[in-house]
Amino acid sequence: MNAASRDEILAFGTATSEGPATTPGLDAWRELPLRQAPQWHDAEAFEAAVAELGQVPPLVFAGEVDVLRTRLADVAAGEAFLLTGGDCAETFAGSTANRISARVKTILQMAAVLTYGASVPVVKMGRIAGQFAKPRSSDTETREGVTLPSFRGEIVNGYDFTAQSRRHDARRMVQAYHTSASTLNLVRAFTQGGFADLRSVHRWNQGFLANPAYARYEEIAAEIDRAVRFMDAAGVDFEAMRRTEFYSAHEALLLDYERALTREDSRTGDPYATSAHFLWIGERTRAVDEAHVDFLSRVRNPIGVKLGPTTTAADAIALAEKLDPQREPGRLTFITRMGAERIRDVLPDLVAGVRDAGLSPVWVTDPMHGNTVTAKNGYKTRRFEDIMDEVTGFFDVHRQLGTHPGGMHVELTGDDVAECLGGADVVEESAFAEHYESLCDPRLNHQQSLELAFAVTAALAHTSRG
Ligand SMILES: O=C[C@H](O)[C@H](O)COP(=O)(O)O
Ligand SMILES: C=C(OP(=O)(O)O)C(=O)O
Ligand SMILES: [Mn+2]
Repeated sequence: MNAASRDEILAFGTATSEGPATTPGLDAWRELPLRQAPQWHDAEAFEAAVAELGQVPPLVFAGEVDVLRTRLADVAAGEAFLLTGGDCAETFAGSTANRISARVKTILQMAAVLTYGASVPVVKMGRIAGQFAKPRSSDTETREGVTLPSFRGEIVNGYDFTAQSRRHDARRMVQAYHTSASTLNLVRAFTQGGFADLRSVHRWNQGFLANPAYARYEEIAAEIDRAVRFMDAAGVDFEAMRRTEFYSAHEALLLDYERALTREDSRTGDPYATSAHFLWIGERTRAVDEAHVDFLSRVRNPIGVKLGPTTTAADAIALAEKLDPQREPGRLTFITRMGAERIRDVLPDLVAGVRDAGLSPVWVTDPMHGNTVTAKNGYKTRRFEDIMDEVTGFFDVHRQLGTHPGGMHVELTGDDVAECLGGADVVEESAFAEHYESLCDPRLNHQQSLELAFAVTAALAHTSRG
């Protein structure tokens, strides 16, 4: 899309209804099976929280959401790559300036590597500013004979293992909104205020050059610098490079929260979820005739659906019919999370079936969620080599079918944690006790994230050059 049409969309897409959207059908989900729902313990507090969220300003604007849809249409058409990264579960205490900036920097570095190395535009998106709700395999957790409700993300309950903290407290939804607002404010400042300027590529490298991933990054950064100096000398106007588009995304698990933050666009009257630009439906809540799919079918945002290894082509086609009946370019993203062991067996039929039905969704790989294992010392972890292997499988399958491997969705942090095993600067189980910080799934640390970006760049460059 050219700059003028982006500005045109944004100029007209900045006002939304004051209260929650009243479009008919937005509450149909309430009559349908609803999985993974909290059991709020205080009905009055729940009503008050929902009423408050119904009146707060939107976090994102309809126009921005529409621009993202056009960006994703480019991805679906094979002309861009979508990079999504961030925490499995954000936390209130972890939403500090330093930590947010480290995560954003990591995504910007990965994007710079991809853009430069594969000569492909990268749509940048964070699991950020709203990724607070977690689906769980079990409703309860038992420690030393004591059983309590599972931790479901800080928008629902606390991580501390006490009855008080594990109670489902609806007031947390309001706190999640405010934390999302301050996080997004910082992300916008970073990405619009000059910090994301490609002329700052060196400044994003916060690590030690001794690590191979950092050293390689420095090499790329030096090349980008040289290219930028050349263009500067040749008189190119760099104003556009000072800013970058950066989109927010989270799993739309908590429908009470999403419904309360739905607003009508002043231009068209269409309902938009204003909690984030992009929302996805998780593997555990993607049944086509259930609540989550119904609600998300009724908002205009681009929607993702996680697809695990049991998904058939018929399942995916039914989801597409419900979520994207108009077959609108950029509306629908399928995020496959098959596991390294299975991806080469199950992905080909799925992708071929969807392609043969005439559909062109964005195809994204999530190489994290099918590769979770329990380490010998009990921590939930993932092996870096399995993550790499699933990514390679994803590219291989799409290359064989002639479809576009459109993006990657990973759990990462900008910090030097030890949660996933392996990588060039090998992380071992013994580091978990001191350096495992995630409250839910294990994330790639900063170095592992860069290493992955280099591997994907090589695969993408190979794919785009045929
Ligand atoms: O991203 C989240 C996890 O994969 C999901 O919450 C399931 O985790 P669990 O099996 O530990 O409940
Ligand atoms: C829960 C998640 O994924 P999935 O729905 O694929 O299991 C997640 O992305 O954190
Ligand atoms: Mn996760």
